[in-house]
Amino acid sequence: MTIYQNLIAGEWVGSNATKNINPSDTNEVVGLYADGSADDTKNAIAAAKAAFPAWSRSGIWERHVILKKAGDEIMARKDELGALLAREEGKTLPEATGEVIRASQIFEFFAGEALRLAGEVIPSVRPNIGVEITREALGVIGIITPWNFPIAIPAWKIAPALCYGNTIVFKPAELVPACSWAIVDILHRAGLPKGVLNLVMGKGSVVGQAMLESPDVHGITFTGSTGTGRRVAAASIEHNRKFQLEMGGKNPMVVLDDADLNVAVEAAANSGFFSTGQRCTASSRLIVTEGIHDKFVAALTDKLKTLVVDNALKAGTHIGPVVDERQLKTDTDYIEIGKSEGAKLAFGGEVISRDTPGFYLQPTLFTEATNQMRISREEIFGPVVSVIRVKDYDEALATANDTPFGLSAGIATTSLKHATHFKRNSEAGMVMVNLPTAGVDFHVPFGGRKGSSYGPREQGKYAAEFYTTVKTAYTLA
Ligand SMILES: NC(=O)C1=CN([C@@H]2O[C@H](COP(=O)(O)OP(=O)(O)OC[C@H]3O[C@@H](n4cnc5c(N)ncnc54)[C@H](OP(=O)(O)O)[C@@H]3O)[C@@H](O)[C@H]2O)C=CC1
Ligand SMILES: O=C(O)CCC(=O)C(=O)O
Repeated sequence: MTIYQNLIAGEWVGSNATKNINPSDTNEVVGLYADGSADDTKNAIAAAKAAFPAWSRSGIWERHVILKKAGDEIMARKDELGALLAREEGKTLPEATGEVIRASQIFEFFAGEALRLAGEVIPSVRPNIGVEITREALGVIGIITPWNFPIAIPAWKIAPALCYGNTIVFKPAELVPACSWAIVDILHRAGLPKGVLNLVMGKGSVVGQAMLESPDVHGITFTGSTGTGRRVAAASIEHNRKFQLEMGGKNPMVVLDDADLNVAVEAAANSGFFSTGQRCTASSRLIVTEGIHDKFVAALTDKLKTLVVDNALKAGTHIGPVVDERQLKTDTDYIEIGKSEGAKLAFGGEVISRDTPGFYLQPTLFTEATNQMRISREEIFGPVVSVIRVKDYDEALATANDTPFGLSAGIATTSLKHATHFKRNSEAGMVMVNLPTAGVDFHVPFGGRKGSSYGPREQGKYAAEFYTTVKTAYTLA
């Protein structure tokens, strides 16, 4: 089998490899991907540092053309890359193809942003002095990505980093290197100069750690667990480095008595169970007022009975497998915790087998949960959702906000008053009304509050805040 190698200083290198296994069919090896070392990482950082002066001063048209070419090729290969993504991560084919399209759109968006770079010229408070405010590239950006969005998250970190003139050392999650390799290959062939984008696949404890320890990495953008996020933060403070963290969520979805039942059930099923619940924006707390509670639980349970859990590549599959054995164990451990805490298992809860050996778990719904239970407080990151019964809107809002996290939050209601109040008072970075808590646009800010996020927002034009540093220049006329 060919080894898909790391890209360091414009050369494909590496002979040690790890197997990329398909979670829908563990007999299938998706490919062999390089297992980078700390030395590879140091070489990649040195290459990115050397490439920075020229790339940060490169013309915006060159950046536009490369980003546009990448976006076009990703879109042209959406079916092939969608299948690759579904094979390595376990999202269903339609979900995976949708994610590839999203990655293409992100490259298109930042191709456009490259042509819209601008500063400000304003008068000084002193006579005969002009003031210019410009944004400059930060330097070498370390990109560390998780396994749950193998192409969209790399895209939304790589595209702005390049757009604003930074160079990159990119470490994808070891579980899903294939889509990352594919977009790096596409950008390399699109004409990026040597060393501007370096790919070091390998273990977080080796490659990621070497990035954290380097004084030559000027910014780190990270998506993943809270624990690793804290390590990124501590190491970055040590090096006086800018950092941006997107971590977990325990996103609430409030369902009020006046909700349209169909809208509420569709939004809850999508939020909690699609993409196998493996989204940081997934809703795992359904906070439901008394008047609609029983009807809602019955209708959601009926909906869950119709959802097909199977091989991600099979037509008709609604929920693919859990990403790997370790995450499956986390999910089933939490199911046991939920039972022992006294929540009622209303649906699912079983690991199931299918024609191909994979990590298949039934969508699992707990009812009679309280907001103090561990299943309601800790991120599970699987298709496991609890319903919390509340008296009225005020209690629903208080329960929704009673969490260490603050990424997204949703409400299902036909009341303009409650929708408006919830938008204003929800302690989350993203609020959805009559929509799933997950599945966001690619051109607007993404991020949260409290334990979910740290640093400037990702995506859209707000991305400039992280990937650039502001300079104020004064000139005597
Ligand atoms: N907010 C989100 O979008 C996500 C949240 N999670 C949460 O995290 C839990 C665990 O997932 P997991 O994949 O283990 O998350 P991690 O935080 O371990 O992984 C995220 C990324 O960080 C890397 N990493 C791991 N250790 C280090 C380190 N010491 N220094 C630098 N980088 C490192 C990983 O490498 P590698 O894995 O390749 O070794 C991966 O690329 C999930 O169950 C879920 O709760 C997970 C994914 C996404
Ligand atoms: O909900 C989305 O569209 C994005 C979710 C996400 O970025 C994540 O789970 O890490």
